[in-house]
Amino acid sequence: MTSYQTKSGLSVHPMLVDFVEREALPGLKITAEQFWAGFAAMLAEHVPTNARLLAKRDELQGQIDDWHRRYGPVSSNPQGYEFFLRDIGYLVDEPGDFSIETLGLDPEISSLCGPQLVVPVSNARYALNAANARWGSLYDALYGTDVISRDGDLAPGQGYNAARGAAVVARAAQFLDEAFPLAAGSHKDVTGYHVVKNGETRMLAVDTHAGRTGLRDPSAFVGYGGTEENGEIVLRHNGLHAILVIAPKTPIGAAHAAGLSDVIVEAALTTIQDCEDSVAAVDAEDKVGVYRNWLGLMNGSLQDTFEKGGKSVTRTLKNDRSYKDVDGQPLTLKGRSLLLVRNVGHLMTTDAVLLDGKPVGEGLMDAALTALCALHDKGNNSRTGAIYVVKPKMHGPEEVAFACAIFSSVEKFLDLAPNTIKIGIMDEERRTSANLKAAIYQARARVFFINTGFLDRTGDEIHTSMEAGAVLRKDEIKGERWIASYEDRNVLIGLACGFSGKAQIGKGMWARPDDMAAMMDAKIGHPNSGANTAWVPSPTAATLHALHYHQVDVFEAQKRRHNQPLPPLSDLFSMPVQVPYSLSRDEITRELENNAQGILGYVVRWVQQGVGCSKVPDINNVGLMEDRATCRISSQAVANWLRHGLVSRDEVTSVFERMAAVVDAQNAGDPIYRPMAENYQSVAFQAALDLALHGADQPSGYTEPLLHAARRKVKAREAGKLAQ
Ligand SMILES: CC(=O)SCCNC(=O)CCNC(=O)[C@H](O)C(C)(C)COP(=O)(O)OP(=O)(O)OC[C@H]1O[C@@H](n2cnc3c(N)ncnc32)[C@H](O)[C@@H]1OP(=O)(O)O
Ligand SMILES: O=CC(=O)O
Ligand SMILES: [Mg+2]
Repeated sequence: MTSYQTKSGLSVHPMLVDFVEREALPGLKITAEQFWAGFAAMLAEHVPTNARLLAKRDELQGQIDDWHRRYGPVSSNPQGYEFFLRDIGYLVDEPGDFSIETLGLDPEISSLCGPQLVVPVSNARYALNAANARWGSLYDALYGTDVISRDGDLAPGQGYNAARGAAVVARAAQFLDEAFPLAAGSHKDVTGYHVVKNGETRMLAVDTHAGRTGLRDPSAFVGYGGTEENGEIVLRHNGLHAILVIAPKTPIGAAHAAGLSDVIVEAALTTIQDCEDSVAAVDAEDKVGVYRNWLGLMNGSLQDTFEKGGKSVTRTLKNDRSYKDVDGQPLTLKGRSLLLVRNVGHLMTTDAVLLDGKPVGEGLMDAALTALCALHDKGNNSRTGAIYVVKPKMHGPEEVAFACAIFSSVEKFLDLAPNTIKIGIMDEERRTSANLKAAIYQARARVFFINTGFLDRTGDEIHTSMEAGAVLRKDEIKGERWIASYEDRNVLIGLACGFSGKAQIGKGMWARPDDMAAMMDAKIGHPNSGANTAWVPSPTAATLHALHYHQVDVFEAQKRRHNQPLPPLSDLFSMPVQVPYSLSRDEITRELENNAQGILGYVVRWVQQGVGCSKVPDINNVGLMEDRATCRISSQAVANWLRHGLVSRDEVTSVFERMAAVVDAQNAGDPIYRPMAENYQSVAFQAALDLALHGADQPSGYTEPLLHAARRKVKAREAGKLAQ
């Protein structure tokens, strides 16, 4: 039994008390009494509203289910459906035209465009790596991925492959030619880069076989470091920097006529340190682990020591980069990505804190604790003193208003100016997409982004229309009109609400972390569509995706889109369902196997090891980033087919049993993995199966309730064993 401590009438888990009083509060002007009193008052104010909003979700879902049972799919009566949604209050009246009013945003949010990295904050090694991913080696990113072909002579092999290296250098030169063209000739023919005096100022002189030249746009040269002839040359294009590293004595530099040993590009401008979809945090102990890492990122103390390549490595946060500008004056470039923190949504509760003996909203605790930790940022993260909270899975404007009300309360008891806490509105539930303008209006004084592309959005789409009919296979859903409409509406509404030059319009995750060539083909579509940023799964992906923001001037793209017509709501509600369904038995089984494999592969690591985001091979052996959102899609898809009789419970169970053996084989190299095929009663296997069999009954189709319960069971057993 946990011996909770009483704090201002709350029962607080001792681990959380210790963390707050011994780690988070020291160094701040806030006393423990002040904090607990403010936190208790905030909970008392908001817990009832939280419960009311969740009840409203269920009520609306029940009404939508009834409508479908009565009338079938939306296509049977699109106008009637929209009328019905308005009637039940799912669709609300739109406000008149307005512009967002958010003040005090950092340039990485308002005026710079580039990749947004996401990382589970619970993993210190990755979280630090992500914070440091502001800068990435283009040579490494190209050499290590399939952006450079791995065929024939270019295959990476054991040691350094000089042919592959040459292809990397050529591809980097191509990037330089596109972003920083020379007045004459090509970067591939350069024999020397020289910083030369030009009166009182300096310029970049470039020697090629054909003679001396310079940059076509000389102002793209903005600084230099090291010695003038052997060091770093800083260039800037579309607001993003790239650094030429001239180091002729290194093996790579020695092979280049100009000694160019790398091109370092400004990559992850912003990083979301995630407490949500990619994290498994189910109790006070886990939550404190998450908050402790976030605190360490905010006060700069986080470090992690681990084994890599047979060596012990200690990773810390990088410092700013120091250079001289063209006038010889100091030029400082931020060394780290601007860090944002994703809180959990409004659904889950936590027993880390009890109010009147009952667990409180986990999102309420996240708001208070992540803001408290962020008070330790002394300008190293946000230069403007802003705290950036990304808020997921909100259903419509009233839930956005609720998040803002929570943040107001936190600001009051932490003595922060109103609207210090900015909100990123994730457009990942259908009720938000359908009421986006009204949702933004509720947050107009603190919104710093809206974004799309979410896997959760597809999960919600399936769940909302669960009674409408059988859905398409999950990859087919992506090609449908409702998704295009969701994407377009988000950008166009954002532009109409004045986001351009003020706040981010973002796009979603690239979920195939090893397929970088395909990402390079696909993700240029994001800046082209007018998005300032888009999510990437790794620092390498950030480095590569950064090139797209050199190729596309996002603000120009936004101008082009500004007055385009908004796709109608009927498009947004046009998700097709098929009655009767036209797939063959084999196709159905294969899709079921694919979903089962993804669910099992993800869930087993979540439940057994507390890993919230994993790379899991799909049925074609392509490594997919799996997190709670992808798991939501897969489980809702199976639940939907079960509901409509395409598959039976027995079939689902036997496919899950079969795929358990496949997943076990995939994890054979993991010494702490416990096979599922040996024990179908294991907590992990049962949790995975439950997600499918009981998916239709889960709140909004979320995976959290079942995952949390299963992980807690495993933790309790492990604690029991240790205690014996
Ligand atoms: C639907 C949504 O909610 S999307 C948002 C949630 N998803 C995410 O946050 C995805 C984050 N990405 C990840 O967690 C990982 O990239 C995974 C799980 C997809 C793949 O992880 P792994 O299999 O360990 O990747 P892989 O072995 O290829 O690479 C590991 C290396 O890359 C680094 N790395 C990988 N992803 C990240 C990341 N997101 N941030 C920082 N570093 C990362 C690791 O630090 C490690 O390098 P190191 O040895 O120097 O520490
Ligand atoms: O949170 C991200 C998603 O894709 O869902
Ligand atoms: Mg999500």
